Amino acid sequence: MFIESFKVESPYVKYTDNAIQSVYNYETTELVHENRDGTYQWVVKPKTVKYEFRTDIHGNACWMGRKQWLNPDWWIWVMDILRGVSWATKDKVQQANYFGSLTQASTIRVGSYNGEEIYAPFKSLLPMVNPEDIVFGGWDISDMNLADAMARAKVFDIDLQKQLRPYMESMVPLPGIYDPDFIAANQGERANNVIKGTKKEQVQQIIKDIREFKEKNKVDKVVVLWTANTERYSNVVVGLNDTMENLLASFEKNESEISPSTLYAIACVFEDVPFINGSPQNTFVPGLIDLAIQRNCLIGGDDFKSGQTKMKSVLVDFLVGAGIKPTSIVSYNHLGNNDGMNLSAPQTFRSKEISKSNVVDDMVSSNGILYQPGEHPDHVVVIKYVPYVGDSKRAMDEYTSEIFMGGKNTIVLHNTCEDSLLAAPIILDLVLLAELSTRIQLKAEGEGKFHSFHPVATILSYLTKAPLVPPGTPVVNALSKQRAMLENILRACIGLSPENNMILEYK
Ligand SMILES: NC(=O)c1ccc[n+]([C@@H]2O[C@H](COP(=O)([O-])OP(=O)(O)OC[C@H]3O[C@@H](n4cnc5c(N)ncnc54)[C@H](O)[C@@H]3O)[C@@H](O)[C@H]2O)c1
Ligand SMILES: O=P([O-])([O-])O[C@@H]1[C@@H](O)[C@H](O)[C@@H](O)[C@H](O)[C@@H]1O
Repeated sequence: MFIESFKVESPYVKYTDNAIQSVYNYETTELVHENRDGTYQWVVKPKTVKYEFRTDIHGNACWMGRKQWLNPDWWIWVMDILRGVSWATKDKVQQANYFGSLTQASTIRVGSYNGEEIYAPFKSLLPMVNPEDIVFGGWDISDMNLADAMARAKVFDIDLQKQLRPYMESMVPLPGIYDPDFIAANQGERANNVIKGTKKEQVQQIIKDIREFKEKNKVDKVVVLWTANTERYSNVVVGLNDTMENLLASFEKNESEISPSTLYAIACVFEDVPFINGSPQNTFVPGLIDLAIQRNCLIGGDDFKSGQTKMKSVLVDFLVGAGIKPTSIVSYNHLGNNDGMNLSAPQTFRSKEISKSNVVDDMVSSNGILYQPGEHPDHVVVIKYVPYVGDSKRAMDEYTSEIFMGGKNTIVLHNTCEDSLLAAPIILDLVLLAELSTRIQLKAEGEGKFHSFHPVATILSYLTKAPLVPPGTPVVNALSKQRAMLENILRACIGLSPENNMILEYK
């Protein structure tokens, strides 16, 4: 059964005009490796830590993104236009929807009622910004208006394009920061809308753009999300970008090895604007992470987990969790959109290869019965540019595993899907969840003051291929764990225990 909304009634939860406050007992385990009678033993001690959460319920956000066809000139409520739109396809009259968005189109289990499981929208857990209230704007190194860009992208059905064209024709992105050294040479032709000057002047321009956007739209929050081209990796060099001080000094000196995406991120951190990286490159060089931590500004990334990698983080989790040993994973895909063209250069492809390759590490290292220390399945990632297929990404995967008594199990997947239509709802979720995360404060027992989450937003990791985590903390790639982490944190904010699936009531 499905319910639209619910309210928690508990001595541990208080709803006020401004906030939801909860007291939450975090049940965890502490591990101790100690010498007992001459031998080292692992001792596990259950532990309860009392937390208090306070969620500000006023969300008034906007987003400046750069998705080619979601990349309007300033000041437009894109989702508002889409709401209620329908268009004819050869199969049916299609309504606009949010399918593929965790926050807008998925549900959570609330409990059981008369023997039936009750579900509610994910977004009913905590007050989130309504996508229809988001104001979009953005930068692009190409000045193509959004209607023409939409036509060139060949993603939306023609009937839908015709309806959107009048709104989008006048939308032209602001000039962007362009450095041909960081993206493929084949992108050079598009770069006719660029900010001139030194790196410092470019950052100053981005800051000015953000301020004007805020002022003009009367919004109190801006979230910036990088969905521009994949860049090559920046070299991380001691003295150049390894610490906040060195990065800022290099920036003052106009050092060439600071990528455009890092420059946008610097501007955002200076402005206390959350910055999310939807691409695979190392925008967040150590000096930038340091800067974000020092200024307590949310950063999150990297690389949208949209298709093949999402499947991988489900399938390998299932196999390893079932005691089956994946020994070879070969992932191939081809696509013909501009992203595919940019990735046809070795340096940009390398960024994507890194991001797509590390995704099974946590699952493999979780099972010391199947894998010896340091042992890893063969894992190959190939991407080819095939213009004819356009945005229709083809992904082919072969998973070979060892099963009982030396048997071999080979699974082959073939997926065909519009690349952009997988990514767009993820973009929306990243923005909504980043904004929400800035409204949550917490304190553990013994901590005097409420504080925000760590500025490196691991709460977003469900949506990214290579989750950015604070230095020295574990990376979780398994999709079910990532979703459970996010859902359970939001549940804690309203005083609900984690979803444990025990359903003891019926045992
Ligand atoms: N399924 C997906 O679509 C998916 C999944 C994961 C990651 N990504 C990543 O998202 C990014 C965008 O993908 P896409 O398909 O929209 O690419 P795209 O090439 O269609 O669009 C990128 C846009 O960014 C612009 N651009 C390039 N450099 C810029 C800069 N420095 N400043 C401002 N604008 C700039 C380009 O002109 C272009 O319009 C890529 O890095 C891609 O790898 C996409
Ligand atoms: O999310 P996913 O399907 O694993 O990965 C995708 C790649 O396979 C594809 O080649 C690329 O163009 C997309 O931007 C995305 O990164």
